[in-house]
Amino acid sequence: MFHQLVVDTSIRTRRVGFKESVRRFWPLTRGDRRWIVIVCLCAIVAALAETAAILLFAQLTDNALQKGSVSAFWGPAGLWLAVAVAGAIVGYLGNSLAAWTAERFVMRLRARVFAHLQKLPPHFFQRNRRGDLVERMTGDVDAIEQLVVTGLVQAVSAGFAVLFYAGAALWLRWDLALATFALVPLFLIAASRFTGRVKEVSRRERVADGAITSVVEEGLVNVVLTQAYNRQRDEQARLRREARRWLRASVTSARLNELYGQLVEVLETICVLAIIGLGAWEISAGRMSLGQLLAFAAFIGYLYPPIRGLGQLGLTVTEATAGAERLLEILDARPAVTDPEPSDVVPAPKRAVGAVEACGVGFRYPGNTDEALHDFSFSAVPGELVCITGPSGAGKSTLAALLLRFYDPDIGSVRLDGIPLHRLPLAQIRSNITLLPQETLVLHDTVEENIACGRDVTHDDVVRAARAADAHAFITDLPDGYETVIAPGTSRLSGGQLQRVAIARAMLRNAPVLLLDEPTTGLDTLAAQRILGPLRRLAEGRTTLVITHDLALAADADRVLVLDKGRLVESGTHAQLLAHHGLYATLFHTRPPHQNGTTHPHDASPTVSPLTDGGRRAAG
Ligand SMILES: Nc1ncnc2c1ncn2[C@@H]1O[C@H](COP(=O)(O)OP(=O)(O)OP(=O)(O)O)[C@@H](O)[C@H]1O
Repeated sequence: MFHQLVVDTSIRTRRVGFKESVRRFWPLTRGDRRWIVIVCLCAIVAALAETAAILLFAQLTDNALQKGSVSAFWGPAGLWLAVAVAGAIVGYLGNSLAAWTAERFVMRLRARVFAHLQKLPPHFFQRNRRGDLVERMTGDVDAIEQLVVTGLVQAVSAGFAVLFYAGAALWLRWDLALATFALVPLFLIAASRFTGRVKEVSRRERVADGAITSVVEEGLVNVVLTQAYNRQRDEQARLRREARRWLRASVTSARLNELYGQLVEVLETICVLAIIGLGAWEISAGRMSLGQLLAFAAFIGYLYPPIRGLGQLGLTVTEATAGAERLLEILDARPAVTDPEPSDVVPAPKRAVGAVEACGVGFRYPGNTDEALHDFSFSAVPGELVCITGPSGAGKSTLAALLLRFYDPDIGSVRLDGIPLHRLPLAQIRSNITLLPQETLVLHDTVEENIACGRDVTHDDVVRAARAADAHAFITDLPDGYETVIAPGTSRLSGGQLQRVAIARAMLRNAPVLLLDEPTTGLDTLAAQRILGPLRRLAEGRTTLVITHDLALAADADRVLVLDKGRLVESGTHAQLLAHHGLYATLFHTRPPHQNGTTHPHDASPTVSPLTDGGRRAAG
């Protein structure tokens, strides 16, 4: 059903600046802001402790070391130790709290993006590679954390460290300090020179990361096909191509960071040499003590790491905004449908009766010029089985998507019990319609949980449903019976068995409307036959819509709707449509022989149809 790969523009890409990134993600720190403030305070106290330690060191040099006085040692030494211990405790608490806050932010951001992804319409996932989306959910989410929480804490910490060390250096010798500060702009120029380049490279690196995850993910999903078609080399070449792109970006990024680091070190050396030169001159002129010079040199030395840190932070932030761009692209993708405003909701019983109706529906997919459905109307009531058929691309799956309200029609309306779907809560619509897709949804869990699917039911309920779906026997043959764990892509169960698990799940769900999407496709004749009985029981008393190319199923329907190019071209019973000699008759006579258990086109008639069950018609 929702399987077409639509070649179209992928997620909207737009450049996002630093301010916008922070503005969009800062609200996610709500609830943790007081912790962020405490972390910043800890960082400030740690910088203060460092400043006090250096001043105490100067005092020790001048009073204890130079004068050789042991009595002058104890006071400042004790104080220094106390300051160091206090600094260590505050540093430990602050850093631990920072890690906790940062991880909570990551958790919250990931949950938010994931929740948003789950609201997006099917075409979004057809147009974007899964691997790339996974990369955004992991790598890019981490990058944003660097921007918002860690970045902020580092900026505050480095900012205050610079302030304290510079203040202390000025206090010791303002003239020397100013002479050294004159070199600071060199650091800023170096940082700004690198920023633009780093952003571009980071953007390329993140895109390449996404592409690699996509190739690996697709390779794993299609591994059987790859082996069957001997495509291993092609797949490896695909990975190599993406990996090369990543390598280039990644090496360039590392090279730029390294170049920046080395440049800053040379600048630092220039500054230190300048201080030693000036200091030697000052000491020889008797204007400065050795303790003062050492403390001064220490302050200037301590000043560089935070200044360098601020520059580096600029680069980190730049890299992070590339990640922010990619996450905002997801967050800005709008869901095709949303829940109605409470005032627009039409009150209706939780469980609908099940009458389904489409009135003059017209619909075109976002970005498409052609209508997928045009002026389409039909209705079905409980107990009725309506088969929807037609050539490929006729609009059958689109109708299913509209019934489940993945999209709203552009014109006309789709109704459940006479209420337009856009006036019912989404959860209510979907709890009243059971979709049985071609590929069974498998949860990585026990068979029992796969049938219960989160519903509050007893083991007996599950067994009853499994029996009705003809699944009990093969489930009890599994090594751990109902407790056997199965996973998506499992080979423990065949396609037909999985379909029966899905039917058992649908039995428990007990929704009044049943939407079957090609229920027999992919199954061999025998497997297809085996699910017909359970399907028949499932359809009993419900409004059943079957989307199918398998006209053996159509033969059994109360009514067949034939779609072509988005229009309803024929409607009637199998016999009426055959007699009409229109599109249905052509499709019927040109279908492959032996299709899903029917022997010859002309053998099929309403009396030998596979889904026919007198009891089921009682309500129809
Ligand atoms: N996500 C999408 N984005 C854009 N166009 C789409 C999308 N899905 C389907 N279409 C287009 O809408 C039209 C109807 O498609 P639909 O999938 O409903 O046909 P179908 O009858 O179910 O086909 P099939 O039997 O092959 O599954 C087609 O022209 C198709 O290309």
